[in-house]
Amino acid sequence: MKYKIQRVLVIGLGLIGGSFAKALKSRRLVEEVLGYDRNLDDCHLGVRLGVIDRVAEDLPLALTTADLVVLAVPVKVMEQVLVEVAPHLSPKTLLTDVGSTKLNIIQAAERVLGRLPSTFIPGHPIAGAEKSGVRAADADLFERHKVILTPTEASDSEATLQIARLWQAVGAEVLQMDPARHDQVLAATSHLPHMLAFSLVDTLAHEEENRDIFRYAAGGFRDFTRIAASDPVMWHDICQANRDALLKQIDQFSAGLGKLRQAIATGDSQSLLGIFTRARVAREHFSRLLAGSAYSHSNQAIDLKILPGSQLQGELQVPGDRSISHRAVVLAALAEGVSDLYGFLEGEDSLATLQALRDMGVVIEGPHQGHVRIYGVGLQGLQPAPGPLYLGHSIVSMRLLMGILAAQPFASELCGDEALNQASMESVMRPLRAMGAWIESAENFCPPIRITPVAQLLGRQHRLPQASAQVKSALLLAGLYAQGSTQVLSPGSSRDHTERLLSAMEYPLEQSIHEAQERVALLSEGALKPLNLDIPGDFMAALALVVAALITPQATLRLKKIGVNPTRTQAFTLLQRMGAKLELHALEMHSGEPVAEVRVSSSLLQGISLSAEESASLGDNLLFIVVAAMHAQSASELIFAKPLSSAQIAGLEQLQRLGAKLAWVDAKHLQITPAALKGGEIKGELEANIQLALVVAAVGAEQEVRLQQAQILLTAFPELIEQAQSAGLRIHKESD
Ligand SMILES: NC(=O)C1=CN([C@@H]2O[C@H](COP(=O)(O)OP(=O)(O)OC[C@H]3O[C@@H](n4cnc5c(N)ncnc54)[C@H](O)[C@@H]3O)[C@@H](O)[C@H]2O)C=CC1
Ligand SMILES: O=C(O)C(=O)Cc1ccc(O)cc1
Repeated sequence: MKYKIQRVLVIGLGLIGGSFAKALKSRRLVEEVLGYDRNLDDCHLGVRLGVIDRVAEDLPLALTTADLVVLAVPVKVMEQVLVEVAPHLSPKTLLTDVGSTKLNIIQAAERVLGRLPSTFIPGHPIAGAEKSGVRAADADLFERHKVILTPTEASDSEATLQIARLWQAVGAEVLQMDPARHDQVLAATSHLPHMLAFSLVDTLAHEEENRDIFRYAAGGFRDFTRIAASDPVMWHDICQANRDALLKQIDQFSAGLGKLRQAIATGDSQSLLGIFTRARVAREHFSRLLAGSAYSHSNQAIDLKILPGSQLQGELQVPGDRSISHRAVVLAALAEGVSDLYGFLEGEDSLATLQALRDMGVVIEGPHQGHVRIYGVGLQGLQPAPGPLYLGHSIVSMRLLMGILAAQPFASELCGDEALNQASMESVMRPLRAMGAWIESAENFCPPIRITPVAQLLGRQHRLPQASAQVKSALLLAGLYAQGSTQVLSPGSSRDHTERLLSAMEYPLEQSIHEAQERVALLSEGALKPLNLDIPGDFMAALALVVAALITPQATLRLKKIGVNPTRTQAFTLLQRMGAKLELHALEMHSGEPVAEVRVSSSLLQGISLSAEESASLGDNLLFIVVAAMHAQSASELIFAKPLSSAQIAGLEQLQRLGAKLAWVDAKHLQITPAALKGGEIKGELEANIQLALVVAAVGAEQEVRLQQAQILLTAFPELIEQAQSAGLRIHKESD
C-alpha cells in the first residue's frame, strides 16, 4: 500500500503533540497540520502560536480527511480517545501515538478496534521537558533525539517507513523495538530515574530542616532532581501503565542500594570502591558507546602528514609494552592482593579487557598517567557479569578471556564490534573444548561466544599447529583452573610474556625448547602473588624509532627502559648484521622481563639475506626490516617459510605503490633493491603495526607522505607520535 501524508491531525496539543505539530508546520513537511485538544482554548492558542494551521472543530470530519492521526494525550487517556477516533478512521489513515509506554496502548487499540490495523504504528519520542502544555511546544524538541517505533505484528512495513521518515524529517534518529522490550528498557532508563528523583525530593522535603537542605543543596542535588519537576499526572499514568516492569526495576535498585548501605555500615572499603569505580567507568563507557567510540580514543578519521628532513636526537621513553600491559591486567585481576602497574599502555586491547574485568567485579583504579591499581580477586573470585561482555575490536581480549571464562562456575557471553564478530575463535575453541570446556559460537567459530559452566576442566598436552602467543596464553590461563598439568607445545617459539608474568607471580611452571619445539607446562595448582610492575617500553615502538634513526642523517637516539625479551628482539640482531650502530646498555630484569637502554645512530646499512627460519621468528616486525633494506647500500633477499599474511602483503603493496623497489620471485621469496619512497598518500584501513612501519618508511621518503586512517595507529600507540615529534620526527596530525 502507498501512503501520502498531506494532512496531519494531532490529538492532544500539549508539549509533545504541540512540538510535533510545530516541527511539521515550520519545516513545511506536510500541506496542513490540524490540532484537537479537549481544551479548546489551547487549540486556538495553538493557531496563534503557529503550532497548527487549523483547529479541528469538527473532529469526525477532520478524522475522515486526515492522512495521519497522531495521538499525543496522556497514556491513560489513550483508550478513551481511541474510542472517539475509531469510527472515523479509513483503512488508509495512518495512526500513531507518542505515549511513554507501549504495551498498554497496543492492548487498548486491540480492545477498541477489534484487531490491530496495519496502519497503526506505535511510537515514542525520547525527548521531553519538565514543562507541559501547548505554550511549551518547541519545533526543535526532537532534533538529535531518539524516537522508538514499536510496530505490531499487523503493522505494514511501508506505513512504518512513512512514520519513520516523518520523525527523521523533524531531526530525530529512529529506532525500532519490540513493544514489550521497549517497556522493559524504558522502565530502567526513564521511569526508574523519575521515581528516584520524585522520591528523593519528597523524602527530603519531609525532613524537619528541609529549608536548609534545599537552600544549601549542591549541584549534584540539582542535577539529580531536575526531573522531579515533571508533570505528576503524566508520571502517575506511566507508573500504572508500566507497573510490572517498573516494580522489577525498583526491586533491583533497592537490592543494589541495600548492598551499598551494608558496605557503608560495615566500613567495607573494597565494596564501596568497587561500586563507585564500576559505576564511574560504566558511565564513561556508556557515554563512549553512545558516541560510537568505545575503546578507541577517537573514531574520527585522522590523517598523519610525514615530511622529509626529520632529525632524531635525544633521549626518549616509549609507551609501555602493549602485550605485557594487557597480560598484566588479566593476571593481576586473578592475583591474591593488590597489584600496581606503571607505564601501562592504554591500548584498545587493554581497555576492553579492563572493562570486562570490572564487569566481573574486579575493582580497578586508573589508568591514570600510566598507573593502574588492581584489587585482585584471586583465581576463584570473579563474579558473573550483568550482561554480555563487549570487547570492542579486540581479538586478543576475547581469546584470553575465553581461557579464563571456560573455567568459571558461571555462564558468560562475549561479543565485539562488527569486525571482531567476524573473527574465527577456532584456534582457542578447539583446544579448550578438548579440556572439557563447553563453548558455543555463531557460524564459523565466530562471536558471540557463549560459555556454559562445566564441573572441572582437565589439564592436557596441547600441540599447537603453529606458534601463537595468544592461543598459548589462553590455554595457560585455562590451565590455571584445570585438574592435572596443562602443557602447550608449539613449533618454534612465540612471545612468552604470560609465562614470565606467571613466574614473577610465583606460579610454578616449566619452559624448555627442544629441537625447535617450545614446551610450557604448568606444574601444579598454585596461587598468583600480586604484581608491582614497571612495564617495559614497547619493543615495536622502539624498533620503529630505531629504524627511523638508522635511515635518517645525523640521528642519535637513546631509548630508555625498552623491553628486550628475546622472543621479540630478533629484528635488532638482524639490523646489527646489516651494520646498524645499535647497542643495548644497562640490561636488567624487571619482574622477569629483560629491560635495556637502546642506543642507535644513523648508519650505512648493508643488504641482508634472510632465511625462512629468520623471517618466521620476525613475526609482526618483518616490515621494519623491509624498510631498513630499502635504505641499504646493496640489495636484499628475503625468504619466507610460508606466504605472508594479507595484512603484511597490504603493507608491502603500499610501499611498492609509493616507489619501493620490491620484486617477488615467488610467494615466498622477495628481492629488495634499495630505493627511498617518493611520496604520496597511503589509503585504506591497515593494521596498526603495518601503519607504524609505513610511517617509518615515510620518514625516509623524498617528499611528503600522507597516512590516512591514522586513528588506527594512534589508538594502538597513543602518545607515540607526540613523543617522536619531540625527538625531531617531522610528523603532524592533519588537524594541526
Ligand atoms: N513530557 C514528556 O517529556 C514526554 C511525554 N510523552 C508522552 O506524550 C504524551 C503527551 O504528553 P505531554 O505532551 O507531555 O503532556 P501535556 O500535558 O503537555 O499534553 C497532553 C495534552 O492532552 C490533552 N488531553 C488530555 N485528555 C484529552 C482528551 N481526552 N482528548 C483530547 N485531548 C486531551 C491535554 O489537554 C493536554 O493538552 C503522553 O502520553 C506522554 O506519556 C512522551 C515523551 C516525552
Ligand atoms: O527530561 C528527561 O530527562 C526525560 O527523561 C524526558 C522524557 C520523559 C518521558 C518520556 O517518555 C521520554 C522522555
